[in-house]
Amino acid sequence: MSRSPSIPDRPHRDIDSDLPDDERLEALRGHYEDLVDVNDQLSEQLDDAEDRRERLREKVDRVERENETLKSSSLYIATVEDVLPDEQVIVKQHGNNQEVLTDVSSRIVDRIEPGDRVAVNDSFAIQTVLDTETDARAQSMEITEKPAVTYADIGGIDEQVREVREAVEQPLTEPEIFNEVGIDPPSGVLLYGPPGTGKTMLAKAVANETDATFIKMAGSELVRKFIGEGSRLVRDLFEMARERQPAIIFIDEIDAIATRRTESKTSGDAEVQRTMMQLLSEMDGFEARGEIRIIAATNRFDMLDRAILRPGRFDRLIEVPEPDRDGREQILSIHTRGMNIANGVDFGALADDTEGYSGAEIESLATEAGMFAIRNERNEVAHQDFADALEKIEEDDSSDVVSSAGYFYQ
Ligand SMILES: Nc1ncnc2c1ncn2[C@@H]1O[C@H](COP(=O)(O)OP(=O)(O)OP(=O)(O)O)[C@@H](O)[C@H]1O
Repeated sequence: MSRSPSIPDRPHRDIDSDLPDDERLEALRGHYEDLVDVNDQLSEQLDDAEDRRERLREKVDRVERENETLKSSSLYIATVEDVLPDEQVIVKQHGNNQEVLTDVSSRIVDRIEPGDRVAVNDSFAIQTVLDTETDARAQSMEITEKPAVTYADIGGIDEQVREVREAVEQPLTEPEIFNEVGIDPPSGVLLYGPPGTGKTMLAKAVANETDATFIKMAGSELVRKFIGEGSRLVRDLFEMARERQPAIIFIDEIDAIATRRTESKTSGDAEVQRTMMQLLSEMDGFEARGEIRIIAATNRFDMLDRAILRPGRFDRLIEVPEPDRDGREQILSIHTRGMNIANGVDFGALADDTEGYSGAEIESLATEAGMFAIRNERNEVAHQDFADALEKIEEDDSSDVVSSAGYFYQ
C-alpha cells in the first residue's frame, strides 16, 4: 500500500524589524522563496492526490458494475449475430435459439463483433463478453483421429476388453449382425471402477480398432457457470461426433453431471440437471445402430442418478476393477516392454508385492525403477531397482494409502 507523502512544514522566519532595510529585504526574499518552494511541493501533492482519486473512482465504478452483474440473477449465454448502428445488437440465446434485438452500453459495444459469445441477463442486456478462455468449446473436448492405444496395451482386464468389444466395437464393425438378429446394440456403455484401472484406455483402444474418432469430454467440464452452457457443450459434443463419424464419445467423470438428485434446489443444481437432461435427450435421439458409440466412466458408481442407467441410455455396465495378481504381472510386462530389463527381474514376485496397485500405479513403479537404474549409472534395470522403487512409492504414499479405499464404485 502506498503511503501518503508528508505535508511540508509551513516556512517560518523571524525578521527583526530593526534590521537595516537591505538586510530585511534579503530576509523577506528568502522567506518568499521558501513559500514558493512549499507551494510547489503542495501543488505536486495535490496533483498526485487527484490522480489517485481518479483511479480509485474508476475502480469503484468497475467494482460496482461487476457487483451489479453478479447481483442480477443467473446469466444466459448468447451469441452476437449482428452489431447495428446506435449501439444495438442482435443476439441469439443458446438453448432456445431465440433472437433478440437489444441495446448495448458503449462500454461493451466496442468490444464485440458477430460470432462472439456473451452473457446476457433476464432482459437480454449484455453483461459480459466471454473471452476465449471462457469459451469452453475450444478447450473442453479432446479429439483424437486415431488414438495410439491398442488392446495389447491393456493388461489384466481381458473380460472387460471382451465386453467392450462386443458392446461398442461390434455394432460399428458388424452392424448387420444386429440387423439380422433384430436387436439394438446397447446404447451406451458405462465403465465404472477405481481410478487408473484402464477405463480411458479401453475407450481409446476401441476407437483405434474401429478407426473411429475419439472425442473425450470430462463431466467436470460440463458443469458450467452460465445457464445453457453445459447443455450447449453436450450438443456440441454430439454435433462434433456426427461431423466426424464413426466416432466414440467418451464422457469421463460422468458423475459430475449425473449425481443423484439432492433436496437442494439451487440454480447450480438445476443447471447440472439441465445438462444431464440434454445428454439423455441426445442419447434418446441417436440411431442405436449408427456410427456413433458412447462410453462413459465413473469412479463413483454409488452416486449415479439411476435415470441414466435406464434401457436406451447407459444400459451396459462394465466394472473395471483393480487388477488381480496375474493382472498386475501382465501390466508390469506391458509397461516394461520398451525397457532394458536385466535377467533376474522377477515380475511374479513384484506382482505379489503390489497388492492394491492400479494399472496407473504399476506404470509409475516401472518408471521409478528406471530412474533408480539411471541414478546408479546403469542402463539395465535390475530387480533391486524395482524393490527400491516400491519402497519409495510406499514411503511417499504412507499417508495416502495406495489401495482404492475411499473410492466407492459399487
Ligand atoms: N489395465 C491396464 N493395463 C495397462 N496399463 C494400464 C492399465 N490401467 C491403467 N494403466 C496405465 O495407467 C494410465 C491411466 O489409465 P486410464 O487413464 O485408462 O485410467 P482410468 O481408469 O481411465 O482412470 P480415471 O478413472 O482416473 O480416469 C494408462 O495410461 C496406462 O498407462
